[in-house]
Amino acid sequence: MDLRVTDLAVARGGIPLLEGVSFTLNAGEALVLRGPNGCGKTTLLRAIAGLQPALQGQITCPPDQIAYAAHADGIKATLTVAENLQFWAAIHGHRGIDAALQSLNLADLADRPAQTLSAGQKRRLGLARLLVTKRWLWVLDEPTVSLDTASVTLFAEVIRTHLATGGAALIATHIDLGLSEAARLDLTPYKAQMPADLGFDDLGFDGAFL
Ligand SMILES: Nc1ncnc2c1ncn2[C@@H]1O[C@H](COP(=O)(O)OP(=O)(O)OP(=O)(O)O)[C@@H](O)[C@H]1O
Repeated sequence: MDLRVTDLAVARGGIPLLEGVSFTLNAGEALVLRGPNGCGKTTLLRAIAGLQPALQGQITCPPDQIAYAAHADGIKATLTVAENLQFWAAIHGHRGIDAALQSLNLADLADRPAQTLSAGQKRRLGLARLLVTKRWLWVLDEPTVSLDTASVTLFAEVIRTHLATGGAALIATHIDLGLSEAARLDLTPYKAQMPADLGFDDLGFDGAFL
């Protein structure tokens, strides 16, 4: 199994952001996407996860092979931690959440309503969801937001285990996860050229407020 992205171009809000992005991700590999705020990392991940169309290019991995962890945790506030994981496992046709609880250090919080968790605990729950989907490719958008140092290290180990068992991970992050084995792709050189007739000289404005 692999993800092959070929000559991908993406836009958001009608503005072209990235073009000519190509890479391959094989089983057992991680790729970290870098680039300044607003360059289009989230947009690229959304396109790969099948949440929005690409302007052009090919993506080989079907969305049903992908577990996408977005900025929002997608937690159901009134369910407990265990019930949230059971819900997600059932949606993906699986049972058993113990490994996910243990891996993200959530066992002691299993019976707590999710709405009572701290931000970092919620984030760990959102990331534990990845494990119960049993999907091959994890697409992770700033997965470590709200995590303390120990939890970042813990999550890096979770990713490592996923890779060691034939999974793959595509990660947009501004911080160093400590995954020295991961490849890196800086998206800065793939910034889309603005069509001349829009009158922009950058992603900013060209005097529209004057
Ligand atoms: N819903 C939206 N409608 C219109 N434009 C949007 C929308 N969401 C994001 N954008 C714009 O699209 C551009 C790319 O956003 P995106 O979130 O993909 O960047 P990013 O590289 O992930 O940024 P960051 O590092 O800040 O997370 C930005 O200029 C942003 O303002």
